[in-house]
Amino acid sequence: MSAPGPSESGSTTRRGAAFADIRRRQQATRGRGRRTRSLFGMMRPYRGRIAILLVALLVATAASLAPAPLAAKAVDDGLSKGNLDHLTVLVAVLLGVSLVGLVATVVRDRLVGWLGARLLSDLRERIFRHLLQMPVSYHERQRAGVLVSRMTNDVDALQTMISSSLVTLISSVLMLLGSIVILISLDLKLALITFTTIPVLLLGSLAFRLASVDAFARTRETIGAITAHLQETLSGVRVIRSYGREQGHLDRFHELGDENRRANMKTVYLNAAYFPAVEYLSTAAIVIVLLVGGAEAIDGAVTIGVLIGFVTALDNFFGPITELSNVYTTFQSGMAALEKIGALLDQESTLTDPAHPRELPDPLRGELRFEHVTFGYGVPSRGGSASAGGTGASSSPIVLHDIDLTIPAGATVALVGSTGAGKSTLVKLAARFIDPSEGRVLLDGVDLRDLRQRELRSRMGIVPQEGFLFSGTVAENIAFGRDGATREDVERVVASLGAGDVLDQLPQGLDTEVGERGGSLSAGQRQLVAFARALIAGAPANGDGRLGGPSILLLDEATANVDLRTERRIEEALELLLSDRTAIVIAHRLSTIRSADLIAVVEHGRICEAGTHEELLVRGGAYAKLHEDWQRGTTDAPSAAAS
Ligand SMILES: Nc1ncnc2c1ncn2[C@@H]1O[C@H](COP(=O)(O)OP(=O)(O)OP(=O)(O)O)[C@@H](O)[C@H]1O
Repeated sequence: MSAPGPSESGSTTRRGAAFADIRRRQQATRGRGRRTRSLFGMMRPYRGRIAILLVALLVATAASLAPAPLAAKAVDDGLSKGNLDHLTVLVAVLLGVSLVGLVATVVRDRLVGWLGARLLSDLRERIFRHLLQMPVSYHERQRAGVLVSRMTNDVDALQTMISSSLVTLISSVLMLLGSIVILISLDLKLALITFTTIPVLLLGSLAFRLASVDAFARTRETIGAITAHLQETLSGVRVIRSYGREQGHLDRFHELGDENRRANMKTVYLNAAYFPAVEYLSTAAIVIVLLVGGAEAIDGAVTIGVLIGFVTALDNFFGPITELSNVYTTFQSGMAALEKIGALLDQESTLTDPAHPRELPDPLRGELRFEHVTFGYGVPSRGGSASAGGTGASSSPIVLHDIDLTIPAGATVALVGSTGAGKSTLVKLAARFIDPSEGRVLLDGVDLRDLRQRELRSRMGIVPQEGFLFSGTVAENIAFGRDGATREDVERVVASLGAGDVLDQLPQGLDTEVGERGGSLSAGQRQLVAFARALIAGAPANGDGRLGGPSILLLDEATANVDLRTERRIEEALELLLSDRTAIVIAHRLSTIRSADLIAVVEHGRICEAGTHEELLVRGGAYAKLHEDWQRGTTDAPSAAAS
């Protein structure tokens, strides 16, 4: 046996690749059964209405099928025999049937519209709830615009599919089956001639389906990319302007638009080839039936009535086929959207509450302990749960190595160290935004993983460096810190922070609108609002003069430059915020660092030194070196050091 020549083996490989591609496309359409079932699962609460809808659909379809056999009867029994009574009765029946059909169609369309709108709002809510319960690390990785696109573009495509395509699909299939029965009962020979088109139609639609599946999926993806780019551009418009990068963003938008257009055009070309072909086939079949049927009618083998009825019924046979092809486009888009939404909902949270959560000790002392904690983004945590976040692509994914650190109840630990050392990661672990890959984080001796996340966080005040404010008033943003916080609570917290005079200067005081992301407040004002929001979290202040607030405070000090007076306010507010509670501060102010009960120097994911300011200076190690740099102003760590 001779070995295949290069061109022969090349064509075999190409053929193999082509078959593999067809298999892949077929599989791409296959997983849809599960998705469709989950969509039907969502319809379960509306069973009653769906049952009425199905009855209306059946009645409307039957009413559309009735004219063909009735016309055959009217011609053969009424017209041909000159029986006017018979003809009148048949015409009256026809009128009655079409009236019933009209009512059924109105009911059908109303119910399907109602169901589409209801299902889609349910689905939007489900996606929203899902996104809210996904861990913070998930949102750090995801592009918000793509998620927005799932909620808008994809949900819209699905709505179109449900409210128009699904009904057309069901009624067309019913119509097709009904007309097959009618055609056979009218004339078997003509019916068989008509059915020879079925294999051709089936093969054509299979080819269309395989050819278009990628294009439809690509359209959904590119729409997502466009929304993501738009969202990112709008969020970063200041940076774009500052660096004059408008053209770059415009070019990228153009590129993405082109990709979307190309994917779209592919579906357009396929549609343009497929639909006229179906039309042509139906016309050809009618012509053949007329030819054969006409010859039979001339020979007297069939009656004129049967021939007229048959040609009318042919319309009911090919009409649904054309309609099915027409809805195929929206159906494909809808299914591609369902696929994307399903994949989003399938992603499970890696941070779940335990089946049997433990209660926090009451009263909570607030001792936080890191016990042999090792962590890497993308490294599975204890118990084999999926990645704790991150890409995991790094060659050295371990970010924290065997951390042992105890923060006694009520103490403040200041974390210092160079950028990327792992300080924020430590804070994320304390809030259980991520789980350790090895080791434990304990609060009053209880592993954080044994607690309900909601209960844990209700005891915490968390102040990120860029405290995100929501559009609304200053007071509303502060009250956000605790469910049920009243106006009095807000005012008390602002007064106890000593922030009253700074916030009162705002045009409407606490009722000033902060704008999107707090854009109409200054950086210092935003910080004070973020402090007040953290202080209002946890227990409300009680009447004996003790300040309420969270038992644990996690704070990433902002480095924004503010005027001296606001800076003093912030320092005083901080002092108050930190007193009497356990706190981890990623410290940038020398004043905070100096007054901390414990300073931990983090370098390359390890705590290389820990002690008080004085102890560490005397030791003359890493901290002393950092301090020297700060004094000389060669590093930017405590920006307020100079002031
Ligand atoms: N979501 C993430 N996915 C993957 N890697 C991450 C993620 N967040 C942080 N890292 C990496 O983990 C390491 C520690 O980051 P971390 O944010 O804890 O440092 P940091 O000490 O707080 O730095 P900075 O002072 O600059 O805020 C860095 O190398 C960083 O690139």
